[in-house]
Amino acid sequence: MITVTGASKSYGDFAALDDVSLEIPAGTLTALLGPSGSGKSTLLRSIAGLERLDAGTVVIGGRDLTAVAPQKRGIGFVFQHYAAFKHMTVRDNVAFGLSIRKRPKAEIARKVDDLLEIVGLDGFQHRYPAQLSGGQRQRMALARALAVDPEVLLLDEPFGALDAKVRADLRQWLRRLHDEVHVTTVLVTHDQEEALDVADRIAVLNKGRIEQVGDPVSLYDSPANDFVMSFLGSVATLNGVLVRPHDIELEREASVELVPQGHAAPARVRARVERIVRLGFEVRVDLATDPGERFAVQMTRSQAADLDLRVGETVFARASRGQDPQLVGASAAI
Ligand SMILES: Nc1ncnc2c1ncn2[C@@H]1O[C@H](COP(=O)(O)OP(=O)(O)OP(=O)(O)O)[C@@H](O)[C@H]1O
Repeated sequence: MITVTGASKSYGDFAALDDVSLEIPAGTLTALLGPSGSGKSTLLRSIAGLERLDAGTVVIGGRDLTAVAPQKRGIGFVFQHYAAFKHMTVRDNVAFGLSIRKRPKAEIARKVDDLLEIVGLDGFQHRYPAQLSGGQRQRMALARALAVDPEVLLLDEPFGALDAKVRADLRQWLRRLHDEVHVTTVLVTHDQEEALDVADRIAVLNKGRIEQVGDPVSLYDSPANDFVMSFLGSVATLNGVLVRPHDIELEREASVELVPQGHAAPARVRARVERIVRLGFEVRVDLATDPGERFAVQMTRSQAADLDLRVGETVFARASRGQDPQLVGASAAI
């Protein structure tokens, strides 16, 4: 378990971290997610001891490490641009931490072989870093960080410099690696898809503070506020309320619905179909209201086929779930 309590860090009069408290359970893969400048790296570097906090504590596995040097914290760290030793082979790079700890040669050889297999680089041990792809280099960096059996693995946008396809592959790979190795891992990312895809838990940061912590499903389905909702996926504004594009239903007619006494009828918004876009198996319908408010609705191809919408026609949109408690109450009562 990593426990950060009351962490604050300022650069001049700018507060990069403002009284942040966070618990990271042992064995989890936790993502620190937020826009650029929200303080993710500062928090990660503070856990690593690479940044000195103005106030607050960092406790890992029950030990208060706030004043302990980075190399004595039992952490492995991987940066976006990993600085490999260029003159050393992949094997020697991975073995580095074990060699300087003077571990027996046979133990080093066995461990490095195991790690290279885990990260999918067996067969590459005699290459030099310049002879690896960007993705392979980052995997080597992970193997090197894991070699010394860290209590905690800290990853700062480790796939940030790679192209989208390689990134997507590597995050699947990281998830599988984590399921195999189980080391408590903290991943900094500004990519909500990456966080939702790999993490057990996500802490959303904004302006040096934590907005919400939770598992991906609860954050996506029950965001604590508009910032978290917008940051975790696309949103539409319907009658001034934020709604996910696939949580909006379209109807041809403004149907009359049974509403329990004392509840207002759920709001429907009249809108014109501006554009219908096929995105693989999904369909996005772009709409505009009379006052000129634009929003998009996402649906499956079969829903779109059932509706058989035409550009230019008028439809009625309403939130189908979640965002309007009166609406939820009404549908539950029917
Ligand atoms: N050494 C420094 N000196 C001055 N300001 C700094 C320093 N390090 C970070 N900052 C500022 O602190 C804020 C938080 O930086 P941090 O790197 O933690 O953000 P981040 O969320 O990781 O962003 P990014 O995704 O862009 O890396 C930023 O506004 C940054 O400019």
